Amino acid sequence: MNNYSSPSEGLEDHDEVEGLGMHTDMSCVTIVYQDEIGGLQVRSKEGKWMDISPCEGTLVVNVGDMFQAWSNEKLRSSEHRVILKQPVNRFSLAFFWCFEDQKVISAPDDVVGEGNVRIYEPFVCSDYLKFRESNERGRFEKVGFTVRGFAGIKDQQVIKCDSGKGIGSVACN
Ligand SMILES: O=C(O)CCC(=O)C(=O)O
Ligand SMILES: [Fe+2]
Repeated sequence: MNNYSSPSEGLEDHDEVEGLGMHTDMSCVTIVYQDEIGGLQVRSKEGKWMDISPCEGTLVVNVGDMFQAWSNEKLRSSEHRVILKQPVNRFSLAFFWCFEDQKVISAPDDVVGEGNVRIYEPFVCSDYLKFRESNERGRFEKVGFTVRGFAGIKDQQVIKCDSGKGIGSVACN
């Protein structure tokens, strides 16, 4: 349960306060209930913040880092934050579903797909949680503390495909 206390009284119209900074969830999947105050935002691939408006009887389902790795990035861990715009308390409830601690996350060959590059080394779930939780920055700051930073196969280069059909990724060696 998250309780965001009311931002200061002097809040003017259109003022915004960050209740929870941009982050991705470490989980596989997160299910979020937010009250009617709203404020949850998700960042598009292009970097645009979009409101997830509260809707009665509706829950938000977030893809987390573990699912991103397991799906070999077929699914993207959502970058999200909470913005407070009104001088009132806000409540939310987040359920983080993870694999068991000792489970190894490794995208199945069928998920990676023939001819595609495997983006992540297999890793133990609890090791990733420790990596993120072992310091304050790892919990809510992305730079250097993403699942890519933890388990991404390092010796990959992004190259332009010869066919000119777009950007492809190849593993060196
Ligand atoms: O309060 C919310 O709506 C979202 C909370 C959240 O993103 C989190 O606890 O990881
Ligand atoms: Fe979150």
